[in-house]
Amino acid sequence: MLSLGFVRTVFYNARNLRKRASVTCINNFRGWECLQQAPNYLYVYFRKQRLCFSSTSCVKNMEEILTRNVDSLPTYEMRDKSPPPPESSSLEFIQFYRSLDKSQRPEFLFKLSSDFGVDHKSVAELAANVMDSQKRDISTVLQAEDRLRYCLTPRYKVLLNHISRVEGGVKFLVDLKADVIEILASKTSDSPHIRDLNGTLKCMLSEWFSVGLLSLERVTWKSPCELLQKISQYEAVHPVRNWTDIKRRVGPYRRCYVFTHGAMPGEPLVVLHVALKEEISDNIQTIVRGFSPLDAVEDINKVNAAVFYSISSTQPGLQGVELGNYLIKRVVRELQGEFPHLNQFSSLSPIPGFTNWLLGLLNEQRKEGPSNRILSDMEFRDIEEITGGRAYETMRKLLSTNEWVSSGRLVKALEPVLMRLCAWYLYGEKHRGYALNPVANFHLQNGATMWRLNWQADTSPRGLSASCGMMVNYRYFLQDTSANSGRYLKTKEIEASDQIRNLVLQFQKASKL
Ligand SMILES: CC(=O)SCCNC(=O)CCNC(=O)[C@H](O)C(C)(C)COP(=O)(O)OP(=O)(O)OC[C@H]1O[C@@H](n2cnc3c(N)ncnc32)[C@H](O)[C@@H]1OP(=O)(O)O
Repeated sequence: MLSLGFVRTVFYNARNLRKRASVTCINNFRGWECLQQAPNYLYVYFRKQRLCFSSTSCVKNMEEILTRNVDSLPTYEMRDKSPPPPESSSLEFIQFYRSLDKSQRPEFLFKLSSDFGVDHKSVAELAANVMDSQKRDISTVLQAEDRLRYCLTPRYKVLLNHISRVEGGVKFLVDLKADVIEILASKTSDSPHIRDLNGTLKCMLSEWFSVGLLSLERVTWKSPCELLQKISQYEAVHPVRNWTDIKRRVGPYRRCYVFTHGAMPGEPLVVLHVALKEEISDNIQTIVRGFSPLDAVEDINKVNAAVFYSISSTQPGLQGVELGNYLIKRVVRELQGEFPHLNQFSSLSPIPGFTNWLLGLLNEQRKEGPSNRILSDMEFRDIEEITGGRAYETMRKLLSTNEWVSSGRLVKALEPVLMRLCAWYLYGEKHRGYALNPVANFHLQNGATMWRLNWQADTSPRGLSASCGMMVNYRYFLQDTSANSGRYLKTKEIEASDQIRNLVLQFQKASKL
């Protein structure tokens, strides 16, 4: 708890705060007039600026730890010859960081990244040397460029490299990256130094977790119990209810694959669940509820399609390393080896966010009055006649409670409406020009085709609440994925089937978009 004296010091000295030894201003934020207090921290909003303070002892500790453990960047001449710091430095850094309260970590990472990063003065001098060297011979130019390249190495990167070599060090860095992602996503800090730290960590982790260094493992009922337990815990798409559930998901006509890494033994990094079917599934209940006897022998003639029905990354710190994409491509090759005739590969994917997006649209209708962006005149009348209420009001209420599925007439009346709205949500709604829906964006980045929208594909409460029960197949036409991915990433063009395009056209006609 901070003493009243500390609070008084802060308030009455806010103006010349930086000169005061008694408190340390950590970060400036834009914010409203209010006072927040976290353990060891005081957030003061001063002239629309939020100043975050911590008691000096904590800050002193951080500075001592950083000064003692973050070695200076070796000179260019000694870059390959300088002895590594003692392992104790890495262990002390890891231990100190883990001892920090979550609310203290932004400050620590801010200090690490801003005070122990790149020596900007030297960079400027060496950049001038590179410019001067342009008139000289090529070896002089290359030498000057190499010196500059080396000088752009943040000082803390030397420590991070050494940490990666101690036991558990890579896992520590993956978790550190997760903290940095969270700090940036939650806007706890908008420091450019922390963004730079994020980029440095992403480069390091992308190298260490490149597909050549990952091991593909098929999970079966004979796999270690701990691994099966982790698979169940990490399942982020269709929650595993019990051991019987997970036994079915690794049983006949099912495959479960994970990527693992030698530096994080026993830790599945990303998990892919596959159903082997006669044709591409349009319903998830037939996969997670339907199953063969556990001792059934697989009939190869019944395996014509591989349906990816769940893919989950387990390490938030590896976000952006694209493990899911690598795993799907690797599993396709694995299945082609096991079933040479197999040529249909598709996901059966959830559509998180559609229902909420639609409810937002209905709210707009309520405020701006029906501009018929949603219902045709006939649909409007049908819904009012079936429900006995005002169409948009009733739709909003019934969709937010999932009650609409209990009326067969309403389900029939809403099918064309919801199917075309959902097709538009997936194909037309964008975020920075890419698909708004993150799952769509993931598969489209991988080069999949938005292939089929499925009505009543997930009738669980979860499926109804997320996307009014609809699911979508992203089809992997192997010969097209590379070109599709390149086009999507470069021109943001979505590869879609005729079914999807026709539904989008129907939406555009109905909404006069
Ligand atoms: C069969 C299926 O389609 S299941 C549905 C997909 N799985 C899920 O939604 C579970 C939660 N999500 C995850 O586990 C991961 O985000 C994955 C597996 C989808 C992707 O992880 P990675 O392969 O590591 O990819 P990466 O982190 O680089 O993200 C790639 C894209 O995935 C999408 N994505 C990222 N985070 C999420 C998330 N939490 N949920 C869904 N999609 C996400 C984004 O579109 C992202 O693109 P962006 O980085 O340009 O925003």
